[in-house]
Amino acid sequence: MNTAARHLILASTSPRRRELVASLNIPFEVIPSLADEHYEAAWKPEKIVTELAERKAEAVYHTLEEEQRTGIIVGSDTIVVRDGYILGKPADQQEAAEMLRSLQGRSHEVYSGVACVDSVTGKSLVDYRKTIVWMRECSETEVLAYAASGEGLDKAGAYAIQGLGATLVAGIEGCYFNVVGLPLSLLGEMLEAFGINIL
Ligand SMILES: Cc1cn([C@H]2C[C@H](O)[C@@H](COP(=O)(O)OP(=O)(O)OP(=O)(O)O)O2)c(=O)[nH]c1=O
Repeated sequence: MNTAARHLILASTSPRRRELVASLNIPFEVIPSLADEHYEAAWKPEKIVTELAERKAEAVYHTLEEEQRTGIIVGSDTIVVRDGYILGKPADQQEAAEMLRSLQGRSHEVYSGVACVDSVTGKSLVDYRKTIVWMRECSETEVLAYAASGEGLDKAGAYAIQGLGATLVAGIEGCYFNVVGLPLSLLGEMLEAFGINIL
């Protein structure tokens, strides 16, 4: 197999993940995944994000015709965890405000799982990264204004560190791109294991 010809298949609907993969400067296509994203309440955060990342990549693998099986499929999943409690995407503006109130003035963790599946061999790798995020104290006016901006509505934890939400973040420990939804250094390490050297 000529590894120089390998490309990535991003199993995601997320525009953020698409932008991050585009920054790697290697050929890729996007095939959104229709994987089941339910998980067991008892699962630990790392189990949730690795399992869902794997499901997203595997679901795309199974939709590919034999002749389409050339690339490395990449699936990813991101959750926000506060005191062991999982925060997914808010259902509406009101829930977004509730999430922000619960996150302000303290730290929480963001977990992203990444799964790579070689569509030629079926070999897969899965791993995750955790980033600690400190959100500054926010007034009720700020919480309501940010929730009303709509920026956090399709984001785990109801904020976007890469947008206006950056003004709420006092600091982080760990990979920034992990918070945005795809830890690029982890992805680079995993791709290397498949013979793709990004640098
Ligand atoms: C905390 C945080 C999350 N997010 C995003 C990353 C993810 O896109 C989203 C979490 O939802 P996910 O279910 O991980 O991903 P998705 O539904 O957007 O895309 P797909 O499953 O098709 O790959 O929240 C940000 O963009 N910025 C942030 O600061």
